[in-house]
Amino acid sequence: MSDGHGGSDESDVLTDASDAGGVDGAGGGDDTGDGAGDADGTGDDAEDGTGADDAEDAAEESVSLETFFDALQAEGRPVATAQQVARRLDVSQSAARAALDRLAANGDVGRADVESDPVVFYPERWDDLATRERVVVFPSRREIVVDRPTQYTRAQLAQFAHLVDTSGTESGTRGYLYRIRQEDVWAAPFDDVDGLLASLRSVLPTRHEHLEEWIRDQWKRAHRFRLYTHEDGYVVLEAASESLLGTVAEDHLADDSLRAPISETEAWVNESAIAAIKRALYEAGYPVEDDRDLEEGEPIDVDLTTDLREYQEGWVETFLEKRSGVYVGPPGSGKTVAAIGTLAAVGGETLILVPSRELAGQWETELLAHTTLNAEQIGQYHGGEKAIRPVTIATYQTAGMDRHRQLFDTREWGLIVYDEAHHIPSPVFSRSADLQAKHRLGLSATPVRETDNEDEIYTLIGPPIGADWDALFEAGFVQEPEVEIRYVPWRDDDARNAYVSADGRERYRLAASNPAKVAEIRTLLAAQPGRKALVFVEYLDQGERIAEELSVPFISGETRHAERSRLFDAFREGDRRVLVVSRVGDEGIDLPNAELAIVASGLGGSRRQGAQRAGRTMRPAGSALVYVLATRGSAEEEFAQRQMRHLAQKGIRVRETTVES
Ligand SMILES: Nc1ncnc2c1ncn2[C@@H]1O[C@H](COP(=O)(O)OP(=O)(O)OP(=O)(O)O)[C@@H](O)[C@H]1O
Repeated sequence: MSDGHGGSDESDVLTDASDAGGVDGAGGGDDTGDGAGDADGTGDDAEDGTGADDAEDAAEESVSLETFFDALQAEGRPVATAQQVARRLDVSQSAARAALDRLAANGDVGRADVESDPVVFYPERWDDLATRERVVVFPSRREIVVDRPTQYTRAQLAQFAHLVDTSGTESGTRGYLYRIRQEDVWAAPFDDVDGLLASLRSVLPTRHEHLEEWIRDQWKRAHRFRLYTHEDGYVVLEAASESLLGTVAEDHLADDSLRAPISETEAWVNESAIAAIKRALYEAGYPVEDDRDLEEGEPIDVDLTTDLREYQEGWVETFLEKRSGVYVGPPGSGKTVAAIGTLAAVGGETLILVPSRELAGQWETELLAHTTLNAEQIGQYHGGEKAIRPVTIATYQTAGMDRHRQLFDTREWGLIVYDEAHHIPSPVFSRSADLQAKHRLGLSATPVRETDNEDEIYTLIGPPIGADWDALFEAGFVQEPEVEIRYVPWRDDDARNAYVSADGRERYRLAASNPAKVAEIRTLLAAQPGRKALVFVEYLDQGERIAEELSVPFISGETRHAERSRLFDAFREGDRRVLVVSRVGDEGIDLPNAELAIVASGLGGSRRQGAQRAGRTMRPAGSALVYVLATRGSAEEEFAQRQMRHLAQKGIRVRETTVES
């Protein structure tokens, strides 16, 4: 990720400044304190000329159970004296005392007379406080922690902040940690920075000048360079000032990027360098606005026959506005259908790139199911079949080969769709650089990678759209899976000793294929009779052994295409309940009815893999359960936790259980 990259010098200065100002995030309580004085309607007319008694009455009335909670929250303590409440709510002490006595008489508030100290008050029902939203800001870290955020708050935050983590506790409270990164500000969907700041202020308890200043600065950065199509047809790079074009462009762009200046702030661009220019300026901290006229492609006659869901409509709208982007949603969240909706909205010839032949087939089926397109308008282009039609579905593998360059050139594609965008092989990436003049849509369930290709995806394809997974779970379209890490002991001392004395990859393999996992898989399957289950493995021999012990098929990269399809079909139809699957099953193959996933090994892999596996069961139908088996006392424990953290960051709750020997 690009948190600290390139040209963030100015923001660093700001960070230091706010640190020096003593607003350090470490003392969280301090930050909250500021916010709570603003309890509504308190004590406003105390000095009105209508008589002291009236004023006193009004002040007294303004102290309600609700505002008492505000005062406690502001104090950061479970009890408060009348004096503290009075100060927080800006009323006289006698009014506060009278109101609290009244609340105590109603039974809403309890009181304790502490010897030689003033009376303290506390709420009788803490639950009421526990269900309230609480927002804490750490301005210097640009972090916002929200307890029990409302739907409104989450929707606002999702527009300009990144959900880093959610933590569940036994009592069911949930803290959401958001961070505002530069790229979040750059990609925020507002017409101007004031819109963004209004949204920010609507969720934060108080104004944070440094934070706002930093956001303004980032916003400015994102609006300093612009590419547009000149009326004579060539592309122009425009900078906000002469010196910017001079210094930033000169320092960061390759010599042949700009052909010639056409004014003090504009230069004629070498079209073959456009992708490189965008990437270089992004890395320098100046994302480029791309206002070029995009090729629409030959128009196609297509209508949607399925109604998009509201959030899908939102994705498509954002896409059309930005003309490029990546739909980021968990498996089953309707990215494919939203992409088909986008295709219909763009209405131009479309090239869809997918990682496997199976997916090409599924795309064709989905296109036929959700649009008025007929089979003659859709072509598949891969090892098995090579038809270029108005809507063409090709595999990355074929599209990446030099001898298939014609695929990109024979038609005026108006839209290019990259399915499983985190999977794009580099030859296709470099070819995509030549395709900058099209609408580009990526789809990804898991944009996080161990390598930092995320930037590459977002600069070459477009900004993420729809990354607020939690809201999706809440809307009920995707089921939040239960994820459980089960720590399985070694079968016996011999197995443990073999692990301890091995090293490197062998050690990792021993932990992964701990034979005790087989018994655990059996137990889990037996506990969920009738549920369709996929068991994922890393090693072929382990897969074979588990399959043999359970008397079920094992599907790996070595399984022939036809056989694989046959088994998957049987699984879909419900004729098979359990399949053991090696890595091939991770992506690109649709297993719609999996209700239970058991990850037996593969924990050394990337976070992306963890999310894909867990994601396999995040389907709208059936209940969703994911078990991750990790060998106790091995490096797998840590791997499991790391992978699952990724899920936790997406708002998914993870449980841990230790299996007894
Ligand atoms: N607007 C809609 N109306 C009705 N059904 C929908 C709609 N959107 C999606 N679905 C259905 O929900 C399921 C999942 O949708 P889709 O395949 O688009 O998800 P996805 O995010 O692309 O999943 P994956 O990442 O696994 O490919 C499909 O069965 C699809 O037909």
